[in-house]
Amino acid sequence: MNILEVKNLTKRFSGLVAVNDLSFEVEEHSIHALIGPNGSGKTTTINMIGGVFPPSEGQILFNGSDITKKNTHEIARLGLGRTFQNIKLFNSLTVEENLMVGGHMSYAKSGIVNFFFDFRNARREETALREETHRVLEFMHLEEIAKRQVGGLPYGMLKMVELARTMMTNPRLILLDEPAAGLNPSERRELIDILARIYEGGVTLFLIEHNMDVVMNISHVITVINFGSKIAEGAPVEIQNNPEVIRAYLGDRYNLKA
Ligand SMILES: Nc1ncnc2c1ncn2[C@@H]1O[C@H](COP(=O)(O)OP(=O)(O)OP(=O)(O)O)[C@@H](O)[C@H]1O
Repeated sequence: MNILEVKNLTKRFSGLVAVNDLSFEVEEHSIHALIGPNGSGKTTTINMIGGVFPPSEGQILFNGSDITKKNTHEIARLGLGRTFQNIKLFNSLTVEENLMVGGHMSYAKSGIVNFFFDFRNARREETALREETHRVLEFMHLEEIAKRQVGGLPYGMLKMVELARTMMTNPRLILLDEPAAGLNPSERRELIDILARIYEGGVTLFLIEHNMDVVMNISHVITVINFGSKIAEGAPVEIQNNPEVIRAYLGDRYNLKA
């Protein structure tokens, strides 16, 4: 079953066609990468899927429902999580508090009015939120820094905290925008390990990534775009040997026949 279907997506910014009639499907419980040269339309594509802005043309289905015109909050509530190229965390809050804010959307259903009129219900939700926060902190190996203020943390850790916060919304699909960018080799290994564990937990992952070691290591399917259009799609070994992909993006480094 496809958890995500992107159909004939086009995005124009004034005169520029950033994404051009792009179609692809993401199978449920897979790791799917979108790669391509700088400026080829990857971020624009992920922004349309996540509801940052609507496409000029085309349709996006998530779990069979049309999400083409939904905003970021509506899409997140349906179970589509997201991390950003520029990390978006609350610097003055601790790691634990950032996760609780992230989870608040899916857990605190009683709202502020009910909080006063149905204190017991609000207490139950608060307890569930705390339990989930601890479960995610443990899963992501972040318990040791739970009480640290986010503002003082190194970049690699911030990326892990951002991913943990996304996990708090209990997503079925996570869109990852360059998860390995700025990480050192040991942080990259840790990232590969954590993404594999998230996938094994039943979550589908869709990532944009320039680090080909990461992409080739974890992806089941890779879609390649150039100038906003799809030029290839397949398993890593097929992509590494595709002459058009080598010419447009990979160069010879990843050509197994080279
Ligand atoms: N808000 C915008 N207004 C105008 N042009 C834009 C806007 N966002 C992106 N573009 C243009 O659309 C094209 C695709 O950009 P996009 O950021 O999607 O590419 P990308 O593949 O993500 O690149 P990179 O790998 O460098 O992040 C580029 O030519 C870019 O300059």
